[in-house]
Amino acid sequence: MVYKIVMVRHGESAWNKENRFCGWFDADLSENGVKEAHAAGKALKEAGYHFDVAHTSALTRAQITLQTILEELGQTDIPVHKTWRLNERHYGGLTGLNKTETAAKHGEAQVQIWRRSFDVPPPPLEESSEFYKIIMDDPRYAVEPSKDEFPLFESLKLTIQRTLPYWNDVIVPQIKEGKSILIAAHGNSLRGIVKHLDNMSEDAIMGLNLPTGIPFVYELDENLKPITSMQFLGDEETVRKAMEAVANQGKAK
Ligand SMILES: O=C(O)[C@@H](CO)OP(=O)(O)O
Repeated sequence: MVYKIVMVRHGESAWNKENRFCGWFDADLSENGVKEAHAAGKALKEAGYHFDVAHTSALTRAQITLQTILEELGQTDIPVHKTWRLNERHYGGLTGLNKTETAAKHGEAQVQIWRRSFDVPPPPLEESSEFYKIIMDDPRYAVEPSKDEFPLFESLKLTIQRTLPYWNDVIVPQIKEGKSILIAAHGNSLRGIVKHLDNMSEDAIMGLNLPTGIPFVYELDENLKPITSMQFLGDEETVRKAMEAVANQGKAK
């Protein structure tokens, strides 16, 4: 083994709890999500992790998860880089909608396509949406993304197109310098990185649902090819159930 990198999806958010499409809406962590972030930090501490640098998105739920983990580790003094490129995929016109209600209205198959297909995007966020200005005028995006890059919707494919340059240009050089790295991000931005690392097919990535708040580790060789993929710091049964729960969020019930 040459390199090791740890990633974690943020703890449960208030909108995960309400089962709403969230995307770029800046939902807070739920009470349970805060607990998950503490548990993630404790698990990493118990496993003896020490990080040199951390990366997170522009969104509060990922930043608070990271902060909580670093507090548990006693490592709040490491450099933390925040970037929109690690944001959740932009859920466009689905932002704010309840996933169960959307499945009841449009069918589970359509919701599954919107949630997990590789390249079918959700409908765009319309100017008339109550979330349009909240997201577009958010001062955290004052510098970037540029007007041209600012999405109104994203498929997983489009998400990968803006996440991978950050992985390649910023994270990979740090990995090669031997830095110990923690990434706290989102279900779909991390699915993009996982797809890239494991060279997963468009079909295979559709079946992957990442649980909230459970860190996972990659061990990479000198060419950054995985020696071990996605090893969760949690027992298998808990992880399996948490993944299944995420998959089931799109059911009509
Ligand atoms: O709503 C979202 O932004 C994401 C993650 O919470 O949902 P999904 O799992 O449906 O891609």
